[in-house]
Amino acid sequence: MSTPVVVLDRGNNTTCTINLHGCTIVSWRVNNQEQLFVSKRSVFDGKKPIRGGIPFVFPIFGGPMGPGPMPQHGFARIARWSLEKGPDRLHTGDVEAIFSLTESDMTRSMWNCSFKVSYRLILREKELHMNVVVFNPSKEVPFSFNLLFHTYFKCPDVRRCQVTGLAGCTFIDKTREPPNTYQECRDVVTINEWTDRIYTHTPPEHIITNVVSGRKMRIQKYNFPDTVIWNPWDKAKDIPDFGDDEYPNMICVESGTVSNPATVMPGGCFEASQVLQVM
Ligand SMILES: O=P(O)(O)OC[C@H]1O[C@@H](O)[C@H](O)[C@@H](O)[C@@H]1O
Repeated sequence: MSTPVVVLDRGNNTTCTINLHGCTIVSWRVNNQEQLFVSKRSVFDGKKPIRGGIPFVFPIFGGPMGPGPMPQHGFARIARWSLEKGPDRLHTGDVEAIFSLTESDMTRSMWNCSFKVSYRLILREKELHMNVVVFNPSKEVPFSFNLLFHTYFKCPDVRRCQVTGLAGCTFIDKTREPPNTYQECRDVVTINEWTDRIYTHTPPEHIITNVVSGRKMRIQKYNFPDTVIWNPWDKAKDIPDFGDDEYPNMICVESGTVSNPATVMPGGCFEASQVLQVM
């Protein structure tokens, strides 16, 4: 069963398509150029996470903590979200939509918390603005969570991409067994092998070179302390919904709060944003 999509259309072949399954951004086109990678093997069955685009990771990042049915990277990317508002055209010509996810029997069976996530997207001429608010409606109980925009950028050859803004940052290398912590000594990060790293306390801006059409992509983030860099390389063959030969065409640079969970007090909220800009 395929789930409905919402399309933000700014004109001039600039669009953003959101699948309500996981509120996954499955396409972002700027002047008809697709900016996001979605695997040709991705399954759209309304059950599995969509492989590519921008899945919404919440309330855990990585494997489940302790026993229970919580899946890898949490339930938000496999939950059915609601369209709360829009798409509306703003006076600037930009297009806005707001999506939401609140607790349900399904989420409570995995995470016994009352919550509301509000996810606002604004499509600009060359930018995609993503703003998230996590609200805790409880009168007594705080909760903690991870949240991450698992962004798959499309690129002609990942070996030619450079990622700025990581020099000097501490990272957890998840390809090591057990995962180990190092410091990045390169000015720019390049990818030539299986890469799975959580860079912590990263600066608010990264630039990725040589994405679609040889252009650069600017990532700006607010209140997201971490940046995950992931490319499965030859491990792609172990991922059923990822083509064996597709890894050169994607780079995941993911803004989030993952190394330390964020906590929201009763009646309080957490807010964070990411802005993607084609340069
Ligand atoms: O296959 P999934 O669940 O979508 O995860 C993909 C990757 O997501 C990355 O963010 C993680 O750091 C990796 O460890 C993980 O393999």
